[in-house]
Amino acid sequence: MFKIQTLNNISGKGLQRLPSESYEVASEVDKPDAIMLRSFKMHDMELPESVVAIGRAGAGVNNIPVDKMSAKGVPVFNAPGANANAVKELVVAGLLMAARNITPAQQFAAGLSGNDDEISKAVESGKKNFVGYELPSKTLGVIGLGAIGLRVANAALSLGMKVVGFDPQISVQSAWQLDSGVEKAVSIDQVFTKCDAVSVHVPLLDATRGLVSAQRIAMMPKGGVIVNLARGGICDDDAVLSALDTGHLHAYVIDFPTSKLLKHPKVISFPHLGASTEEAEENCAIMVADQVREYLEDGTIKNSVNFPEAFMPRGGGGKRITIANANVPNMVGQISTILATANLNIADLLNKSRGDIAYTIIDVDGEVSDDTVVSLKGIEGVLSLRVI
Ligand SMILES: NC(=O)C1=CN([C@@H]2O[C@H](COP(=O)(O)OP(=O)(O)OC[C@H]3O[C@@H](n4cnc5c(N)ncnc54)[C@H](O)[C@@H]3O)[C@@H](O)[C@H]2O)C=CC1
Ligand SMILES: O=C(O)C(=O)COP(=O)(O)O
Repeated sequence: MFKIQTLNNISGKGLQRLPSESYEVASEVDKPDAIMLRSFKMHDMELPESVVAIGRAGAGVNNIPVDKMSAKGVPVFNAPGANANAVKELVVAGLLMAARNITPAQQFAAGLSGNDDEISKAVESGKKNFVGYELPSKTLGVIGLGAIGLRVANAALSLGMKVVGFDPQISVQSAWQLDSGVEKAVSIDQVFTKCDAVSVHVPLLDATRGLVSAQRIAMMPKGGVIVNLARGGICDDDAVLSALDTGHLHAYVIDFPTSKLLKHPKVISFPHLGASTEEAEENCAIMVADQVREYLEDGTIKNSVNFPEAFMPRGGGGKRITIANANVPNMVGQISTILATANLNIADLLNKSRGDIAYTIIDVDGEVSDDTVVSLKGIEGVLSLRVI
């Protein structure tokens, strides 16, 4: 029986992928094998020693101490692209809300009173205060052309906007999917210089913290819009607020409001709603439940943010040993020597690496004794080991 602890609400469609005969899934579990979560902040959490995998039913992993997990040999899985369409749609909504002054206009309409004739008169005289602009007259800058950014860029083009994109590490897959009409900027500064609206779709990292700065906002034409559905911290909120006050910026669309931002009439705040659609929640939960299950049952790795991809079909009737270790020379040599000493024949072996971590799957003909496990764990550099 595998035990999974959930730290957030995970869509039932995903949890159904974990059959109840072999999985116990609950928010309170003693000695869980794996953790599934969404935005729960794990940084201050005491991680049970029993945990061998973390599944983030979403894209961003800044709420998870990934480096700490790597040091323990614990893979962290996420669900790349599974909620990208949901976020893209909310970005489009935000761009339109800003362009057509929808929030103040809606508040004005909702606040009207009187009989129908009076309301009609107030509507016709009041609407001049909410005159907006159309999207094709504007250029959108998209910073980060991953699963979300590329969809935002393509959608904006199809709405008639000009689009400038920037992502020096764009993946081959994203490059294939990006509309050729998206102009490629040579620097982030160029995006701000050229664009009336800028939408950020990068992870929160040291390198992206404060990326939307006072200097860069100043490079934008007057009346600009910033959209941040990525993470709080990527924009310098104080700089944004002062640019809203001077009228240099027209609106700030944010999915991570703070007390300061909430009070400002030109801030369009959402309650971290980007991925909150039934479809996205299901997609993320299914993807991550499948990945965690495959890891628990077979030790295979798909869509981990800290481990290499590793797939080896299971053959024969023996045991599978999986080992995460420091990516240094002679690890496989030491492992095979111990297996040979234990008279265990290696039926199949896969060794993959990513950065500082190497991961080895070994199918052996026969049982693995406790002594062999102790010897393997004793190799300097071994971070974690499982016999499945
Ligand atoms: N509001 C919400 O509910 C959601 C927010 N997000 C946020 O959006 C972020 C992006 O999500 P995805 O597009 O799915 O991730 P992704 O990993 O597919 O794309 C991120 C892209 O950013 C690029 N990038 C990284 N640093 C950069 C930099 N300094 N300048 C330009 N490009 C840079 C990468 O090369 C990559 O192509 C997530 O990390 C998360 O923080 C994601 C999903 C939902
Ligand atoms: O996938 C992401 O990065 C998100 O921000 C979505 O967060 P959530 O799963 O809705 O708590």
